[in-house]
Amino acid sequence: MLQIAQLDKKPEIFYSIQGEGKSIGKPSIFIRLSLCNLYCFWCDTDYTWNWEGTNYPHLNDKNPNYQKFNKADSIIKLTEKQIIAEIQKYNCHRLIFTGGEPLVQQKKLLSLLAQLKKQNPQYHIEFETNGTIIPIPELEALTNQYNVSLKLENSKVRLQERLKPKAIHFFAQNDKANFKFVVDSPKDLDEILEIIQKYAIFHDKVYLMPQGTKPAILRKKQQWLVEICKQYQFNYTDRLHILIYGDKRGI
Ligand SMILES: Nc1nc2[nH]cc(C(=O)O)c2c(=O)[nH]1
Ligand code: SF4
Ligand SMILES: [Mg+2]
Repeated sequence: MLQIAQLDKKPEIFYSIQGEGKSIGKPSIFIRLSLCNLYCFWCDTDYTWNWEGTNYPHLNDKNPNYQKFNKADSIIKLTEKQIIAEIQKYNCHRLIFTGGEPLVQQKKLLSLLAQLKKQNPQYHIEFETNGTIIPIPELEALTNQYNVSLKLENSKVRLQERLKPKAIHFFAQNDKANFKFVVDSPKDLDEILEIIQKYAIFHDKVYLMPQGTKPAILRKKQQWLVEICKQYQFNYTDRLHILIYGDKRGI
């Protein structure tokens, strides 16, 4: 059984376009797994980890209507067979496993991925990961792309938890990995430069993305972020699904 994020009593498995990063614009099926090993301040999928009774601060705490999530109500447990049936509703070969942090459940994902690839070797399997967990060899063999989003100080996650040197080395040396940084303000640049120098990550593998869940905020941050990308030859990535569909789930 895999723990999938629950949206209106249904699993959050949906067909959209990849809204961020290297594969932006490509039609893709998203499988949103619940659970995360971090607790980013601005996380836009906090319904996968910010459970009632925990004391992690969140950007939305200032909103009087914001409440932490009931864990049981936020998760739906599905068998591999049920997940395959959801995926097969759509005529698409690009699968994006996201979360939360999907590698928290990597052992349980193995047999699902193996069955999918056996049914159709054309499936392209992408992970959206925070880069703190090293994929096990069996999972690595079934994966086509890692979109690694290392967390910066702006996440308010403790340094020792968000940057795991062995895991970063694994992804830095893996040709299937690219690096997507969530940038909140221009001062985040120093940290990004320090990380990519330390782990010898080429600039053309780096994507800088504005932090925000509202089109107006993204547009404002675009202005200076694009100039930083031009200056350092990083890739700029927007959050296309938000610009197209707005701040919603399942898009
Ligand atoms: N369309 C779309 N693209 C995405 N790329 C990464 C996403 C994520 O939440 O991990 C995401 C998402 O939630 N929707
Ligand atoms: S790692 Fe991703 S899912 Fe986990 S708290 Fe941070 S932004 Fe949210
Ligand atoms: Mg998202």
